[in-house]
Amino acid sequence: MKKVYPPEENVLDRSIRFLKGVGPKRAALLIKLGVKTIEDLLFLFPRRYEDRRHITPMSSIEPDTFATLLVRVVGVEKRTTRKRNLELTIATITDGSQIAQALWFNRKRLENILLPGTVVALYGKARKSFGLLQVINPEFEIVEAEGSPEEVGKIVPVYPLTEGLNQRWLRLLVRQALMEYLPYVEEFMPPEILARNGLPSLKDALLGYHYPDDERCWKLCRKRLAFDELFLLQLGLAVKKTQLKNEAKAPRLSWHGPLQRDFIERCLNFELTGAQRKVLQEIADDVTKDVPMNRLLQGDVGSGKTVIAVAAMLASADAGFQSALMVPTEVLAKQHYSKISAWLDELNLKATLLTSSLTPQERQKAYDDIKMGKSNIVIGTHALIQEGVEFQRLGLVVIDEQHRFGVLQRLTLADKGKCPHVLVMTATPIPRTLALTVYGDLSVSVIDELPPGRSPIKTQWIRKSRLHDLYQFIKDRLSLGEQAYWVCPLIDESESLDATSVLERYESLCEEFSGFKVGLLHGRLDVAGKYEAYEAFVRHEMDLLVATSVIEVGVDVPSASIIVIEDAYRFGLSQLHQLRGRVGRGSIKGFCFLLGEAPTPEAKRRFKVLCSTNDGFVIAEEDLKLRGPGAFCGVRQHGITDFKVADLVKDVELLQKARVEAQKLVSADPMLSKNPLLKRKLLITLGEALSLALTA
Ligand SMILES: Nc1ncnc2c1ncn2[C@@H]1O[C@H](COP(=O)(O)OP(=O)(O)OP(=O)(O)O)[C@@H](O)[C@H]1O
Repeated sequence: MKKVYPPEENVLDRSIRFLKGVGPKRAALLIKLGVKTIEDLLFLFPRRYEDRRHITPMSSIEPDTFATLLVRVVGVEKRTTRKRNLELTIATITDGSQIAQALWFNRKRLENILLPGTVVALYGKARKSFGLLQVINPEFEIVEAEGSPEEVGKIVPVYPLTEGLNQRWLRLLVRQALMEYLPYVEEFMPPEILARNGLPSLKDALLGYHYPDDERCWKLCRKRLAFDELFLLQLGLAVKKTQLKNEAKAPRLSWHGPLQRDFIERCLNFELTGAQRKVLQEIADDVTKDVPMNRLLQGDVGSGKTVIAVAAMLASADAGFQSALMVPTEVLAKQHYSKISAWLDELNLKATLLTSSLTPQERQKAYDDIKMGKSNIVIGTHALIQEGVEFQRLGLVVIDEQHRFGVLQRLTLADKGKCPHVLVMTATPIPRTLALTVYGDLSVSVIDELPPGRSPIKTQWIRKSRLHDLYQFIKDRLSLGEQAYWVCPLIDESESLDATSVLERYESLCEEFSGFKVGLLHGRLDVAGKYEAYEAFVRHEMDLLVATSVIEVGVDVPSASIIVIEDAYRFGLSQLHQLRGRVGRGSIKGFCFLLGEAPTPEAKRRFKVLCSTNDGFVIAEEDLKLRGPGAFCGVRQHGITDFKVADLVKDVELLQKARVEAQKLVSADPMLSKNPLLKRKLLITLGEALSLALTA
């Protein structure tokens, strides 16, 4: 009999202990699968399905295949195998055409269930033993005279399991939950969104995703459930964005002010590219309003993002505000500092460097300058977000290489000003899908053009047997006054047996390139040592720099034309692209050599992609496909790409639809007050982060 629940109680929040057959032991096992409530169980989705729609006559069963049989039990006996002391239950079965056996190991009391004459449906793997057909450890179901059989003739879900639970029991439990509780599932999606996107109701989608009639039905149900995941996230982001727009007032910066103009016209010895001008205009449109900018600037390696950042920071200075530039490494902070402070000197402005390797006195001086408003632009690593750093008037924050900082860090830095504009720059282009998902609250600008005169970098994969040809090639180029990087994955030999260490390679290259100046740069040098090596290379006091991947981000030496990446298989695709981007940054043609074996098919694929394209966006999409969104730029930590159904690679189109719908809905109903069920669902799904935005 159906239970009746009081209306105020959310029935689906009830513990799974409310279901028949779930005691404390099984409840504890279900928790391991993330299932605590009835709702969790309804949303525990199959990891695959078994197609049992076709009942196979025994006469046409092929050995070693899975089959569904409908049979009558003739008799059952129990045996203990002598060899391994297993308890064996053997049922003799027939489908009317011939006799076969069903075998189970260590299954208690089967003989009490499989009484002679019982009709059962079996599903399992068949084999032939001495000419006799056998089905081993099949799943079975008693086919009762009245009522339809549960799983015969159906596509049957296969759920994730944990030790101590069996598939059939879990399947029956989910079925029980569907039968009893599906009526309580509330539709939270506005009907017009369902209609516009051709989506089924949530009830139908849940039922059909657990027990699809056919593939078409499954696809449709999957589409609804994936849409929900993508839509709720986009909705959350849209709500937050609207709230930011409404509440916080950011400083209005001046565009085309004297400092910015002087910088572009006097300090730069080149014309901005069309793409750079377009992006600057997009930034101008944002920062001249009092709504805080939240913009992601994507541009391939060497596309000229730094110049954009500086021009934007000068717009801040023109309006009397300070700016902060946060970068991921000290070497990069110093590099930017030396470049930017040279420009600022010309403009009579002050840049301040803030990294964790400053002496206490230096740090205090930097803090004072920042607090008193003496520094116009502060450049630093994560030291910038530490306590003690106080800005007098922070107008703009630029964060380089966003995905190395967490979203949290981004917010902390923004907190240092009243409500500064934020520009996030990334050199590893984030695939569209991921950018929309993870940074859905950011507007996106793209620099899709390289400065003129760059020819594409030529990339080649070579084996170590051809090392001497490579040496010769490099020597020829170095003799022309060019420079080269040689990158190894490890610092010393002890770290691994099969990869060449930077120290070992440095020694052999010093010998090989005795007529040239060879330098060494790795992560274990102290910051001063690292920077010294890097500076010497910039000043061309070094021809060949042997380094670990510390040079990966942002290092900018236009006369470097060759990069050799040894044991390249140890690097990820995006990282290889970043490394390759260290060359070909000026008018000299760049060469990249991927040196060594490709021990796995995946490594081979990476090399192939790199050799065939220089387009960072194509590479990033490919990287996402190869590694999945979790590994790609470590976004998993944000926990928002952990979808159960949606797939960021396959569901791009759906994501875009979900985004459009979410934005439309929020602009019509910013607090979701006309959609209380949706609001509740959103708060449950995205939790704390949104509660303030929606309750304010
Ligand atoms: N419009 C331009 N014309 C010519 N050279 C340019 C132009 N814009 C930038 N450059 C030069 O190109 C090089 C790369 O620029 P920049 O360092 O700003 O690129 P980036 O996008 O920050 O690169 P990465 O992501 O690799 O750090 C620099 O030497 C810079 O001075």
